[in-house]
Amino acid sequence: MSAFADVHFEKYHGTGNDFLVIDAETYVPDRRGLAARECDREAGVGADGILFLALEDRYNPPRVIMTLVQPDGGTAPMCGNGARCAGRWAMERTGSDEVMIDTQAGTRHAYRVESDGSNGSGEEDQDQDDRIAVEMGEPTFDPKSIPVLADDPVVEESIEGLEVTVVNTGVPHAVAFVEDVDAVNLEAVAKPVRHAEDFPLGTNVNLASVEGDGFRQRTFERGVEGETDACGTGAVAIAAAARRLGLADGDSISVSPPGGDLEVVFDGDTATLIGPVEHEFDGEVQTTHFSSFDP
Ligand SMILES: N[C@@H](CCC[C@H](N)C(=O)O)C(=O)O
Repeated sequence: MSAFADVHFEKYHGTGNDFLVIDAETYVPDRRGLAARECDREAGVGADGILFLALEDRYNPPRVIMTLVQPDGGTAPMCGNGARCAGRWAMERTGSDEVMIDTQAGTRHAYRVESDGSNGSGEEDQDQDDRIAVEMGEPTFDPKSIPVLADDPVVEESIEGLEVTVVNTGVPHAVAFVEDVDAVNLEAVAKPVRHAEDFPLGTNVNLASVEGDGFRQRTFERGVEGETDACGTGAVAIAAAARRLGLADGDSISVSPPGGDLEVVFDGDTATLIGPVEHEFDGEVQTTHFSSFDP
Protein backbone atom coordinates (compact mmCIF):
# COMPACT_ATOMS: atom_id res chain seq x y z
CA MET A 1 0.00 0.00 0.00
CA SER A 2 1.30 3.47 -0.72
CA ALA A 3 0.27 7.04 0.04
CA PHE A 4 1.42 10.37 -1.30
CA ALA A 5 2.67 13.28 0.77
CA ASP A 6 3.62 16.81 -0.22
CA VAL A 7 7.16 17.86 0.52
CA HIS A 8 8.08 21.53 0.74
CA PHE A 9 11.22 22.63 -1.12
CA GLU A 10 13.10 25.88 -1.60
CA LYS A 11 14.98 26.42 -4.87
CA TYR A 12 18.43 28.03 -4.72
CA HIS A 13 21.23 28.50 -7.18
CA GLY A 14 24.86 29.53 -6.90
CA THR A 15 26.10 30.92 -10.24
CA GLY A 16 23.58 28.70 -12.02
CA ASN A 17 24.41 25.45 -10.17
CA ASP A 18 20.88 24.83 -8.86
CA PHE A 19 19.42 22.79 -6.04
CA LEU A 20 16.14 21.95 -4.36
CA VAL A 21 16.64 22.44 -0.64
CA ILE A 22 14.55 20.22 1.65
CA ASP A 23 14.61 20.48 5.43
CA ALA A 24 15.97 17.12 6.61
CA GLU A 25 13.26 17.05 9.31
CA THR A 26 10.80 16.26 6.52
CA TYR A 27 10.43 12.51 6.13
CA VAL A 28 11.37 11.50 2.60
CA PRO A 29 11.51 7.69 2.42
CA ASP A 30 13.10 7.50 -1.03
CA ARG A 31 15.60 10.35 -1.42
CA ARG A 32 17.25 8.71 -4.44
CA GLY A 33 13.94 8.30 -6.27
CA LEU A 34 12.87 11.87 -5.46
CA ALA A 35 16.18 13.27 -6.76
CA ALA A 36 16.04 11.21 -9.95
CA ARG A 37 12.46 12.34 -10.63
CA GLU A 38 12.52 16.00 -9.56
CA CYS A 39 16.00 16.95 -10.89
CA ASP A 40 14.84 15.98 -14.37
CA ARG A 41 14.48 19.26 -16.28
CA GLU A 42 11.57 17.99 -18.39
CA ALA A 43 9.55 15.74 -16.08
CA GLY A 44 10.40 17.37 -12.73
CA VAL A 45 11.23 20.77 -11.23
CA GLY A 46 14.73 20.58 -12.70
CA ALA A 47 17.94 20.92 -10.69
CA ASP A 48 21.52 19.68 -10.35
CA GLY A 49 20.68 17.94 -7.08
CA ILE A 50 18.69 17.97 -3.84
CA LEU A 51 20.28 19.33 -0.68
CA PHE A 52 18.81 17.76 2.46
CA LEU A 53 19.76 20.17 5.24
CA ALA A 54 19.52 19.54 8.98
CA LEU A 55 19.80 22.77 10.94
CA GLU A 56 21.22 22.69 14.48
CA ASP A 57 20.54 26.24 15.59
CA ARG A 58 21.34 25.68 19.29
CA TYR A 59 25.01 26.18 18.41
CA ASN A 60 26.79 29.47 17.89
CA PRO A 61 27.51 29.75 15.03
CA PRO A 62 24.63 27.54 13.89
CA ARG A 63 25.52 24.21 12.26
CA VAL A 64 23.99 22.54 9.21
CA ILE A 65 24.42 18.91 8.21
CA MET A 66 24.40 18.83 4.40
CA THR A 67 23.59 15.80 2.28
CA LEU A 68 23.61 16.22 -1.50
CA VAL A 69 21.65 13.63 -3.48
CA GLN A 70 22.46 13.93 -7.17
CA PRO A 71 20.23 13.23 -10.17
CA ASP A 72 21.75 9.73 -10.56
CA GLY A 73 20.56 8.95 -7.01
CA GLY A 74 24.07 8.92 -5.51
CA THR A 75 25.44 11.21 -2.79
CA ALA A 76 28.55 13.38 -3.14
CA PRO A 77 30.88 14.05 -0.19
CA MET A 78 31.14 17.78 -1.00
CA CYS A 79 29.65 20.43 -3.24
CA GLY A 80 31.08 23.95 -3.27
CA ASN A 81 28.08 25.77 -4.68
CA GLY A 82 25.72 23.52 -2.71
CA ALA A 83 27.55 24.52 0.47
CA ARG A 84 27.20 28.19 -0.46
CA CYS A 85 23.44 27.66 -0.98
CA ALA A 86 23.23 25.74 2.33
CA GLY A 87 25.02 28.65 3.98
CA ARG A 88 22.53 31.20 2.64
CA TRP A 89 19.59 28.95 3.62
CA ALA A 90 20.84 28.66 7.21
CA MET A 91 21.64 32.39 7.39
CA GLU A 92 18.10 33.24 6.22
CA ARG A 93 16.64 30.96 8.92
CA THR A 94 18.82 32.04 11.82
CA GLY A 95 19.79 35.65 11.04
CA SER A 96 23.41 34.67 11.62
CA ASP A 97 26.12 35.89 9.20
CA GLU A 98 28.17 32.72 9.59
CA VAL A 99 27.43 29.00 9.87
CA MET A 100 29.36 25.73 10.09
CA ILE A 101 28.45 23.16 7.44
CA ASP A 102 29.05 19.47 8.15
CA THR A 103 29.78 17.56 4.93
CA GLN A 104 31.19 14.07 4.32
CA ALA A 105 34.44 15.82 3.33
CA GLY A 106 34.68 17.69 6.66
CA THR A 107 33.23 20.71 8.43
CA ARG A 108 33.29 23.94 6.41
CA HIS A 109 32.93 27.52 7.66
CA ALA A 110 30.56 29.66 5.56
CA TYR A 111 30.06 33.40 5.95
CA ARG A 112 28.41 36.38 4.33
CA VAL A 113 30.59 38.79 2.33
CA GLU A 114 28.68 42.05 2.38
CA SER A 115 28.01 43.84 -0.87
CA ASP A 116 29.32 47.38 -0.98
CA GLY A 117 26.03 48.34 -2.62
CA SER A 118 27.90 49.76 -5.60
CA ASN A 119 25.44 48.16 -8.02
CA GLY A 120 22.85 50.66 -6.82
CA SER A 121 20.57 48.07 -5.20
CA GLY A 122 18.07 49.16 -2.62
CA GLU A 123 18.33 48.22 1.05
CA GLU A 124 15.76 45.44 0.76
CA ASP A 125 17.80 43.55 -1.82
CA GLN A 126 21.06 44.03 0.01
CA ASP A 127 21.08 40.53 1.58
CA GLN A 128 20.51 38.89 -1.80
CA ASP A 129 23.38 40.92 -3.29
CA ASP A 130 25.78 39.76 -0.58
CA ARG A 131 28.09 36.96 -1.66
CA ILE A 132 28.51 33.76 0.32
CA ALA A 133 31.99 32.41 1.05
CA VAL A 134 32.87 28.84 2.04
CA GLU A 135 36.27 27.78 3.35
CA MET A 136 37.03 24.72 1.26
CA GLY A 137 40.17 23.31 2.94
CA GLU A 138 43.38 22.38 1.12
CA PRO A 139 43.12 20.92 -2.37
CA THR A 140 45.23 17.75 -2.57
CA PHE A 141 47.16 16.29 -5.49
CA ASP A 142 47.95 13.10 -3.52
CA PRO A 143 46.86 10.19 -5.77
CA LYS A 144 45.49 8.06 -2.89
CA SER A 145 43.35 10.90 -1.57
CA ILE A 146 41.80 11.75 -4.94
CA PRO A 147 41.60 8.73 -5.61
CA VAL A 148 43.47 8.08 -8.89
CA LEU A 149 45.48 4.98 -9.71
CA ALA A 150 48.96 6.51 -9.93
CA ASP A 151 52.16 6.47 -7.87
CA ASP A 152 52.81 10.20 -8.22
CA PRO A 153 50.57 13.26 -8.63
CA VAL A 154 48.96 13.37 -12.06
CA VAL A 155 50.10 16.71 -13.49
CA GLU A 156 49.58 17.43 -17.20
CA GLU A 157 49.30 13.76 -18.11
CA SER A 158 47.17 12.24 -20.81
CA ILE A 159 44.10 10.29 -19.68
CA GLU A 160 41.80 9.08 -22.45
CA GLY A 161 43.45 11.57 -24.83
CA LEU A 162 42.95 14.65 -22.62
CA GLU A 163 45.93 16.29 -20.89
CA VAL A 164 44.78 16.66 -17.30
CA THR A 165 45.95 17.65 -13.83
CA VAL A 166 44.10 15.74 -11.14
CA VAL A 167 43.13 17.20 -7.77
CA ASN A 168 40.66 16.56 -4.96
CA THR A 169 38.83 19.61 -3.59
CA GLY A 170 36.35 17.59 -1.54
CA VAL A 171 35.53 15.50 -4.60
CA PRO A 172 37.79 14.35 -7.47
CA HIS A 173 38.44 16.66 -10.42
CA ALA A 174 40.44 16.36 -13.64
CA VAL A 175 41.39 19.77 -15.07
CA ALA A 176 42.47 20.39 -18.67
CA PHE A 177 43.72 23.83 -19.75
CA VAL A 178 42.73 24.56 -23.33
CA GLU A 179 42.95 27.55 -25.67
CA ASP A 180 39.20 28.23 -25.70
CA VAL A 181 36.68 26.29 -23.57
CA ASP A 182 33.91 27.01 -26.08
CA ALA A 183 35.80 25.48 -28.99
CA VAL A 184 35.80 22.04 -27.34
CA ASN A 185 33.02 19.44 -27.40
CA LEU A 186 32.95 19.01 -23.61
CA GLU A 187 30.64 15.98 -23.57
CA ALA A 188 32.79 14.12 -26.11
CA VAL A 189 36.14 14.70 -24.36
CA ALA A 190 34.86 14.50 -20.77
CA LYS A 191 32.85 11.26 -20.77
CA PRO A 192 35.79 8.89 -21.35
CA VAL A 193 37.79 10.65 -18.58
CA ARG A 194 34.75 10.65 -16.24
CA HIS A 195 34.60 6.84 -16.55
CA ALA A 196 38.34 6.09 -16.98
CA GLU A 197 39.63 3.08 -15.02
CA ASP A 198 42.26 5.40 -13.50
CA PHE A 199 39.51 6.81 -11.24
CA PRO A 200 38.04 4.10 -8.96
CA LEU A 201 35.23 6.45 -7.87
CA GLY A 202 34.96 8.35 -11.16
CA THR A 203 35.79 12.02 -11.54
CA ASN A 204 34.38 15.40 -12.50
CA VAL A 205 36.01 16.87 -15.62
CA ASN A 206 36.80 20.57 -16.14
CA LEU A 207 38.00 22.62 -19.06
CA ALA A 208 39.67 25.96 -18.32
CA SER A 209 41.05 28.71 -20.52
CA VAL A 210 42.80 31.93 -19.62
CA GLU A 211 40.65 35.07 -19.79
CA GLY A 212 42.14 38.34 -18.59
CA ASP A 213 43.55 37.78 -15.11
CA GLY A 214 41.39 34.72 -14.51
CA PHE A 215 39.92 31.63 -16.11
CA ARG A 216 36.79 30.54 -17.91
CA GLN A 217 35.33 27.24 -16.74
CA ARG A 218 33.21 24.44 -18.15
CA THR A 219 32.51 21.36 -16.06
CA PHE A 220 31.08 17.90 -16.77
CA GLU A 221 29.78 16.71 -13.41
CA ARG A 222 29.80 13.20 -12.07
CA GLY A 223 26.32 12.41 -10.71
CA VAL A 224 24.63 14.91 -13.01
CA GLU A 225 26.32 13.13 -15.93
CA GLY A 226 26.33 16.27 -17.98
CA GLU A 227 27.51 19.86 -18.11
CA THR A 228 26.35 22.20 -15.33
CA ASP A 229 26.25 26.01 -15.37
CA ALA A 230 28.83 26.11 -12.56
CA CYS A 231 30.73 23.85 -10.19
CA GLY A 232 32.33 25.24 -7.04
CA THR A 233 34.72 22.39 -6.25
CA GLY A 234 35.61 22.53 -9.97
CA ALA A 235 36.43 26.26 -9.75
CA VAL A 236 38.70 25.55 -6.77
CA ALA A 237 40.28 22.66 -8.70
CA ILE A 238 41.02 24.97 -11.65
CA ALA A 239 42.56 27.61 -9.37
CA ALA A 240 44.66 25.02 -7.50
CA ALA A 241 45.85 23.39 -10.74
CA ALA A 242 46.66 26.82 -12.24
CA ARG A 243 48.81 27.67 -9.22
CA ARG A 244 50.58 24.32 -9.39
CA LEU A 245 51.33 24.79 -13.11
CA GLY A 246 52.48 28.39 -12.66
CA LEU A 247 49.54 29.72 -14.71
CA ALA A 248 48.37 31.97 -11.88
CA ASP A 249 50.07 33.95 -9.22
CA GLY A 250 48.52 36.01 -6.47
CA ASP A 251 46.10 34.84 -3.82
CA SER A 252 42.85 35.72 -5.52
CA ILE A 253 41.87 33.94 -8.75
CA SER A 254 38.66 34.60 -10.65
CA VAL A 255 36.97 31.66 -12.31
CA SER A 256 33.97 32.20 -14.58
CA PRO A 257 31.66 29.29 -15.41
CA PRO A 258 28.73 29.92 -17.80
CA GLY A 259 26.46 30.84 -14.85
CA GLY A 260 28.43 33.75 -13.37
CA ASP A 261 31.64 34.74 -11.63
CA LEU A 262 33.36 32.99 -8.75
CA GLU A 263 36.44 34.00 -6.78
CA VAL A 264 38.88 31.56 -5.22
CA VAL A 265 41.07 33.07 -2.51
CA PHE A 266 44.08 31.24 -1.08
CA ASP A 267 45.46 31.70 2.41
CA GLY A 268 48.60 29.58 2.12
CA ASP A 269 47.22 26.40 0.54
CA THR A 270 43.75 26.76 2.01
CA ALA A 271 41.10 27.84 -0.49
CA THR A 272 37.94 29.89 0.02
CA LEU A 273 35.19 29.93 -2.62
CA ILE A 274 33.18 33.15 -2.93
CA GLY A 275 30.22 34.01 -5.14
CA PRO A 276 26.56 34.97 -5.39
CA VAL A 277 23.66 32.79 -4.24
CA GLU A 278 20.01 33.32 -5.16
CA HIS A 279 16.87 32.03 -3.50
CA GLU A 280 14.70 31.57 -6.61
CA PHE A 281 11.30 30.23 -5.50
CA ASP A 282 9.58 27.70 -3.23
CA GLY A 283 7.18 24.88 -4.03
CA GLU A 284 5.91 21.39 -3.25
CA VAL A 285 6.82 18.03 -4.71
CA GLN A 286 5.15 14.72 -4.03
CA THR A 287 6.83 11.82 -2.31
CA THR A 288 5.50 8.28 -1.95
CA HIS A 289 5.19 6.63 1.46
CA PHE A 290 5.16 2.84 1.28
CA SER A 291 3.64 0.66 3.94
CA SER A 292 3.84 -3.13 4.14
CA PHE A 293 0.82 -3.14 6.46
CA ASP A 294 -2.29 -3.72 4.39
CA PRO A 295 -5.37 -4.14 6.69
N1 LIG B 1 28.35 21.07 -8.18
C1 LIG B 1 29.19 20.74 -7.12
C2 LIG B 1 29.89 19.42 -7.15
C3 LIG B 1 28.91 18.30 -6.79
C4 LIG B 1 29.56 16.95 -6.64
C5 LIG B 1 30.07 16.36 -7.93
N2 LIG B 1 29.10 16.30 -8.97
C6 LIG B 1 30.61 14.97 -7.64
O1 LIG B 1 29.89 13.96 -7.73
O2 LIG B 1 31.79 14.88 -7.30
C7 LIG B 1 30.08 21.88 -6.69
O3 LIG B 1 29.64 23.04 -6.79
O4 LIG B 1 31.16 21.65 -6.18
